[in-house]
Amino acid sequence: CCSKGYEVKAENAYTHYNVRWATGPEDAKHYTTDRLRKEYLIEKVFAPGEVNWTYTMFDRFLIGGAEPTSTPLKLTSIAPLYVDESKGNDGRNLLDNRELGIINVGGEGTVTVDGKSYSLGFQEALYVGRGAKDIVVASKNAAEPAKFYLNSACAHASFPTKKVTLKEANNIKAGKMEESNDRVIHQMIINGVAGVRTCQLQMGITELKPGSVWNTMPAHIHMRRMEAYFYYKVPEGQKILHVMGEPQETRPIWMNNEQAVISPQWSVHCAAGTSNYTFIWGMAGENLVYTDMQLAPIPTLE
Ligand SMILES: O=C[C@H](O)[C@@H](O)CC(=O)C(=O)O
Ligand SMILES: [Zn+2]
Repeated sequence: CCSKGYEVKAENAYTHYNVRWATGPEDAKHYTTDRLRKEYLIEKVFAPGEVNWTYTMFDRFLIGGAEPTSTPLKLTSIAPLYVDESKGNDGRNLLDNRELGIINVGGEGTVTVDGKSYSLGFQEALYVGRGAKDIVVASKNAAEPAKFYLNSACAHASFPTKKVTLKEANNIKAGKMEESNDRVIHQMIINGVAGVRTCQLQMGITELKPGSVWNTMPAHIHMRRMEAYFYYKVPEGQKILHVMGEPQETRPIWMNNEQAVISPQWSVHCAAGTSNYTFIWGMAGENLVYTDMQLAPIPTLE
């Protein structure tokens, strides 16, 4: 399950991880379909009773999923995050040097942070600040498990843990029906929204209206931030055609429901679906300026 070249210490039997190196556009434009998918696509986010992590070297971002069933799951650290025993314990707790964003895309669940419980329903979010030690996730009903989508970035300050609902979010209407991209961007874990403070992390949900299939159109890149998209509510039998690459060197990645994809700083990240769908975006990098992006106007795309 885990990348070669790392000492794999079994924190517990249910936590798995893989590491992705950072890649550049000069190489990526030569990738085959298979290589492109290996570098950027995250096929397994959720599995019953498991915590799955992908650790990308783009901004040291963690992308993961926790799906507790009958027993709660502890969000532990993973080996590439902590120092050798001889040098102390730094990184032994997942959030020793990090902040975490959680969005539930399954049934009712709870997240308990150092003894304090937060109930998270469908599409509710929780920000967990640096320094939290004990994080346990659980489902209310094992037959309808919670699915906690996870993003984590390095953090140098500790901000309070805070729940954010869709109502409290900054809800922005975007696109239009005539351009097949009528959608609402819910900014949830965003510095200053609903009293949340973050170091690097920004997360939210974008919902497309029926008949609208394009997200993030016109497309953009952001040189100062990486991003990851997680697609869900993709109906059975339907697919997402995610587009990545430099704006004049784009490549398609076909994706299934509940899969994620890494977007490097140099890459556009937009998609069309064979139906409407919803996705979670999460990003980290140099700043917290959501609008700090460079547009890739539609007529210029290649
Ligand atoms: O940098 C911002 C992110 O790519 C998303 O928030 C964009 C998005 O959800 C959309 O336009 O549909
Ligand atoms: Zn973006």
